[in-house]
This record gives sequence, structure tokens and C-alpha cells, in this order.
Amino acid sequence: MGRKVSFREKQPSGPGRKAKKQGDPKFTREFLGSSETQKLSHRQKKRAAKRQQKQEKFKGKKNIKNPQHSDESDEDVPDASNGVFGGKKKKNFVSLKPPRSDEDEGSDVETEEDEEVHIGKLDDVSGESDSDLDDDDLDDDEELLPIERASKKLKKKALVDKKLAEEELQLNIADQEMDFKLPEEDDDESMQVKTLEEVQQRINNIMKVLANFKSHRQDGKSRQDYLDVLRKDLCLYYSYNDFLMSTLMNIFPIAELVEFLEASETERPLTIRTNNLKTRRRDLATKLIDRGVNLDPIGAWSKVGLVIYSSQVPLGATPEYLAGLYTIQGASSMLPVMALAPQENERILDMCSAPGGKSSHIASLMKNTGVLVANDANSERIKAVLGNFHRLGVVNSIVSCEDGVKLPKIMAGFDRVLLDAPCTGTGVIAKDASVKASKSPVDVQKCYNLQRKLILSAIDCLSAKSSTGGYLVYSTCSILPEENEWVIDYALKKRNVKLVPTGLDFGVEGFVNYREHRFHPTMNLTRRYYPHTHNMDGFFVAKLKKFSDILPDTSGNIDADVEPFENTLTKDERKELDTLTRKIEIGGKKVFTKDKKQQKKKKQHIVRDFSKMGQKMKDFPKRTLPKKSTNEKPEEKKPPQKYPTETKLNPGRKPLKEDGQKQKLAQAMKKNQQKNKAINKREQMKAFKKKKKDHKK
Ligand SMILES: C[S@@+](CC[C@H](N)C(=O)[O-])C[C@H]1O[C@@H](n2cnc3c(N)ncnc32)[C@H](O)[C@@H]1O
Repeated sequence: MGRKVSFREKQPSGPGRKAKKQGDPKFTREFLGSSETQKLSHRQKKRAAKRQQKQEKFKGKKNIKNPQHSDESDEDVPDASNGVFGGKKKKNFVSLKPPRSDEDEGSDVETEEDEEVHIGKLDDVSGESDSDLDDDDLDDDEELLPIERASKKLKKKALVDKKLAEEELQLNIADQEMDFKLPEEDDDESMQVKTLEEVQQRINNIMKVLANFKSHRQDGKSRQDYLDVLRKDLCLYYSYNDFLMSTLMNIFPIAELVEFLEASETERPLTIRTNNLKTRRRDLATKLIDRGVNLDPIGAWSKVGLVIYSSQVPLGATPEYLAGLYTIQGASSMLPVMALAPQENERILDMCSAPGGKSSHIASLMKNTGVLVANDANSERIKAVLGNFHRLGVVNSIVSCEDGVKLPKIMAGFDRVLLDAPCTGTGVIAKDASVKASKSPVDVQKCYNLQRKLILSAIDCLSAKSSTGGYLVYSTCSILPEENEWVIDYALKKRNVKLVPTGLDFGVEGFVNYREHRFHPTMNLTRRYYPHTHNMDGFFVAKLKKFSDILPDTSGNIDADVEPFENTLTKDERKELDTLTRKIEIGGKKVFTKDKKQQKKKKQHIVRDFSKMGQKMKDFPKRTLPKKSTNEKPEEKKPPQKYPTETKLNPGRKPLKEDGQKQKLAQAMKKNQQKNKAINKREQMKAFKKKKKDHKK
């Protein structure tokens, strides 16, 4: 391919460039003098006419406002008839100003004129007419192509716009900082805002005040006043209910809270997990790239995760997906299984497994050896576990559908247990926005009551004697401490377990202190994950090791069953809660009863010392039944009585017919026995006498 070459010699077509006759020299207008009339182009004529019009208008205005300066101003206005201004824009504006007389100083007229000049400047900025361009620009522009000219004009306009916008913004900020007044809550009008921009502006203002409260506060307003308005505005702006927003405000500092709320508005990146039972990550990545998937390893912390930036095919329907080479799984969902660290040939229980994302991850780390029990209470959701196991080639598992709370009675002795507990889902608001407005204190309480029961059962399913494990991983996709640290703290008190490091090298430490609560000091070993800090769903992961089946003495645990929300509930919520908690029982005892509260008051003096807890457990006698409270008197030992006397059983009881018959029977039997004895004796005597006789003979 390519162009054909012509080797024929070309004949010169003319006299050549140098030999060409030069045209007459062209002189600039300045050089020729203003008297020289230049032929104007159509556009130039139009511009000149416009300019003329404007100047005339301006002159007219001036004559009305300040007639004594009319002549001067006439002179100052440059002659635009030839299409040329006398100087640059700025000079032009100065020249438009009439010279000040002493009389004018400080007068209204002066300010009006100033304004007029300012208006002229704005007109200029708007770039509505070509007359706004200065002389040099016009000269230059004539040499430019129309498109270049337009581009130049646009650039210039954008520059001026930017400058003006910045100035305006600065002015606004200054004004607001100075003028921001907290609306009165009783005053409906001041509380009401018309647009979302106004709400956002007020949020920003309050945040600025809170950041520098001493100097920016309004007299007579407390921090709480600002926080109350802020909470309402945040609820309005991000569509949360008041309860959840106040709970989040307890968890995060204000600036971080806004980051969390913003991050919860957008979904996290799509991630997939390689199924190591069928393929390796590198091979999978090559196959998916060939299909037009744009991907990357998820990060140094995972050997199986891939993050998907874009894809030309739906990732839930590729041949690789259907063949079970990968599964779609959020990045944070990989963390609990990594913390669990399943080993080959172990016995592992996934207590709440549906739809089986984490279960199949466990099976792949076990390399399909040992036994994996994948349990879930929901019979519909458990079908998804079966489907996923078939697709991913999991063959070492038993799928069961039981209430996790009852599992210890059915099976126990596991090396490791994963409890990915049902929760409020406050960490995955980006996936399910309904959480924002639907969750109430009662929902949270329902969740943590179930979580507490499940965690105790999960521990009971563990074998403390396991040579390889004895580990429990507890996780939720909630960020509420009530469902996380508080549940772990409860388990630490109720069972012989201790927190151990999760083995995950990133994540925020769990809370040791939260509001009025003081959790176990090792709670910092748990890990929290947030959408705004880790770009993954909100998650909580804790790892516990079981040391023995012996149950710790819980008689001194005054706050084991104390509910924090009780104080924060409204009347209606409290009623609902009361009816609800009447049905819920923990460890066979009703929670939230008045007796409980009174008991709590009585036990206030008891000091709990976590450091001595381990020692206490060592001293315990070896037994599996819970030790009875020290307040209760030990039962007196009584001699075994096969038949308790009637009086003891029921002193007022009348003798029955059967009782008489029994007595008669017993007497008859006794008589018979005595008779038999007598007969026996007589017969023995007879036999003895007979022997004697025989002997004499
Ligand atoms: C967060 S999801 C588990 C997700 C699963 N681990 C995964 O990775 O695919 C919580 C599960 O707990 C189940 N569940 C709720 N109450 C339960 C109970 N009492 N016993 C066992 N499972 C329960 C729900 O059906 C739900 O499937």
C-alpha cells in the first residue's frame, strides 16, 4: 500500500515565489491618522453602530442625572465612529467618570454614578456585544479565525466569571459567618427551609459554629441547641428518622458523621471472590478480562477478591459464574471468614448461613475436607445455600434448617463456629435505603436480644478441648454498638470465653467506652469497618476463644440484662416494648420486669473486677451446671426417703379406699409370712426329732 511515486520531472508553473510581484504596503490606522477613512467590514459596521447607540443612551442618562457635567462626559466618550476606542477597558471606565466637584462629594449622585460605572463593568463581563472587547483585542481578533475568536472570548468570559463567583462566594461566606442565627425551635417559620440547598447551607453553618464553638456561638445558645437543629436538618437532608440519626450522632463526631452519611448514599464497588475449589484468581482474571471486564485485585489483604470497575457483560450470568469459578460477594463479607481461619479436616458450624456466601468461602478454605454444617432458620433462604453449594462444588457440608438457639441440644463439639448474626443492617444503608427511616428502638432491641441468645448457643456448640480451634467469630453488618460490642460484652460475662485478635490487619478498633457503657478492656481487639473509611459495607468482626465448658459466676453481673434504650423510649414505644418483652425471655427469666430493676438497685454495691475473672474460673469445681447464686441458701441434705409420710405430703388428705385395701393386704401378707415361719419351724422340729430317733436305732 502507499502512494504511487511519480518520477516524471515537473515543469515550474510560474515565475517562483521570490520573483512574484510584491503587493502595495499596508499601513495601520494609527499610522495613517484618524482622518483616513477605512472601509469597515459588515460586522465592524454593526459593532460601531451598537457602540454609538450605547454612548448616546449613556449621554442621555448623564444629562438627566448630572446636567452640569454633560459636556465633559461628551468629550470623555471616545469617538467610536471609526470603530476604535481611545484606550483599554479600564481606562474607558475611568474616562466615563465625570470629574468630581466639591459639591458632589458624598452626594447621592456620586454613588449613583459609581453604580453606573459598575454596571458598565458587568455588561462588559457578560460579553454580550463585541464592543466590550478593547482595541488591541479587536485588532488581534481580526487576524484570528472566527472559531479562534469565539474561543478566546469564551476563555476570557470564563476567567472573569470565575473571579466574580469567587468574590461572591467569599462575600456570602463572610455574610453567613457574621449573620448566622440559630432558628428558634418554637418558631415554625424560621425552622422551615424552602430548598435542600438552604438545609445544606444551614448544616454547614452549624458545623462551622460547632467546630469553633467559643468564638462563633450565639449568645444564649448552648451546644445542645445547635445539635438539635443539626439533627433535624440532617434527618431532612438525608431522609433518616430521628432515632437512627441521634444514634449515629452518638457513634461519630459530627464531621465524620457527615462523611458516613455521604458514603452511605452511594453503593460500594462491585467485588467478586474467586472460588479456589475450582480455579485460581489469576486464571479467572484472565478469562474475565477476555470477556471485557475491567478489574483489579481487591487489595493486598485478600488473595481471592477482585474489584470490578466496569463490565460489558452482567457478572451474575457469565459462563464462569455459572460454572462456579467465582461468586459475587462484598469485600467486607470476606473478613469474618478470614478471621475464622478455617483449617482442613476440622468440624465447623456456620450458624446463620443463608444464602451461603461465607459458608462457601469456609468450604473453599477447608479444601472440601472435614465437615461443614451450614445452618439457617429460614427454610426459604436455605434453598439458596443448596443452590450455591452445587454451583461452587462444595461437597463437605451438611445443610440444616434449625433455630440456632436450639442447636447446642442437637449438635455440639465444633472446632470453629461462625455466627454472622441477623441485624438491623445499618452498615449497608447504601444497599437498602429503607433502613434509614424504618428502624426503631424496638427493632434494635429485638435484634440484640436474639443476637445474645445466638451467641451463647454458638459458644455452647464449640468444643473447648478442640486441639486446633475452639474459636467463635461473631459478625454483623450493623454499626450499632448495641448489636456488637454490647453483645460480645454479654457473652464474656456469661461464658468462659476471651477475645483474641481477629488477625485482620486493618479496621477501626471496637469501642471500649460508648455513652454510659464501659465494656471489657479487651474490646479493642474487635474490628469495625465503615463505608467512608474503608470503602466497604459497614461491618463488625470479633473473635472469641472458648477455654472451658464451666460457666462463670454471673450473680455479680448487675448490668447483664439492662437495656440502654429504656431511658430513651417514648411512652408508646415503652408500652410496645413492655408487651414485647413480656414474651421474650433470656435464660428463662423475663427481662425488663420491675423486680429486675429493684434487684439491680440492690446489687449496685457489687464491684466487678475483670482481671480476677480468669482466676475465679480456675478455682471453680469441675462441673457443667451453672453455679447457683451465693445469695441462695444451699439445700439441706436429707436422708433418702422412698415413701414420704402422708402428713408431709398433704396433711389434710383423707384416707382413700385403696389405702385401706393396701393395709389389709399388707397385714394378711404379714400373717401369712408369720404362719409360714411357724410352719417352717414346726416342720424343722419334726425333721429334727425324726433324725434323733433314727440315730438311736
Ligand atoms: C446476615 S444473614 C447471614 C448471611 C450469611 N452468613 C452469608 O454470608 O451469606 C443472617 C441470617 O440469619 C438467619 N437467622 C435469623 N434468625 C436465626 C436463628 N434464630 N437461627 C438461625 N438463623 C437465623 C436469617 O435467616 C439470615 O439468613
